[in-house]
Amino acid sequence: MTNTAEISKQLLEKKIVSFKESGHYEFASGIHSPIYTDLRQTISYPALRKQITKALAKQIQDMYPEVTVIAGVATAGIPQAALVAEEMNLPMVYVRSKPKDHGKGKQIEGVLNDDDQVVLIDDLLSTGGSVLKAAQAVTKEGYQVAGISAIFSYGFTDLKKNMDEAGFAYGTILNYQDLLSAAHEGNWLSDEHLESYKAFQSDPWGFDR
Ligand SMILES: O=P(O)(O)OC[C@H]1O[C@H](OP(=O)(O)OP(=O)(O)O)[C@H](O)[C@@H]1O
Ligand SMILES: O=C(O)c1cc(=O)[nH]c(=O)[nH]1
Repeated sequence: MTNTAEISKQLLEKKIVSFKESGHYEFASGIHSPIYTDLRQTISYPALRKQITKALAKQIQDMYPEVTVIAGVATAGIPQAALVAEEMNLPMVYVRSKPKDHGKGKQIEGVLNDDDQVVLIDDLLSTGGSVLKAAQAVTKEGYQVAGISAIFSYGFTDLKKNMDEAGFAYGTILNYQDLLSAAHEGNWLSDEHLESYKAFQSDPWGFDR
């Protein structure tokens, strides 16, 4: 089994990925979804988080060899970024969703230098709205973004469109297709349900129940 197939299996076994047979989960973007991937839970499993950290570090080395700083996107991206920064022996910062309204009023916490090449890490990309806000906060302060890395994405058309428009490179270690296949093979999803979860990817805004 490949490392990423093993990670998908673990996410299913540990119910980090959950399927809702009635009603929906609400995403940050407002999308109603029959599936929720709670990658915040991965930090509670040392062996799993190590596999994820190594896969993210490899992706970053392959895609963005110029990286000098790892940036976590608040909040779920922060522990993932800390683990990767430690693994790659790189400095780390994190980006708040908005500037702090007291203290020093900062949105980016930690130290950035003029010639830094920042790689942003979020746990998950849906529409990309959260990570793009963070990436734009970095560029607005005059720093370079080398790219974006995350554990998982649903592969929505909106994500590609939003990233292409903003001009940032991005990658994930797991994709929705592979996750659904693993769920189907492991009997977490029946044939009948598999089709509706595939349809959700093609038209996420159209899903409602
Ligand atoms: O690509 P998007 O459409 O923006 O959705 C993905 C974002 O949503 C989740 O964060 P959430 O807003 O739930 O906050 P948290 O990180 O503080 O848990 C997740 O951690 C991503 O940051
Ligand atoms: O889009 C989101 O808000 C979202 C989806 C998901 O599956 N998991 C998560 O943490 N956030």
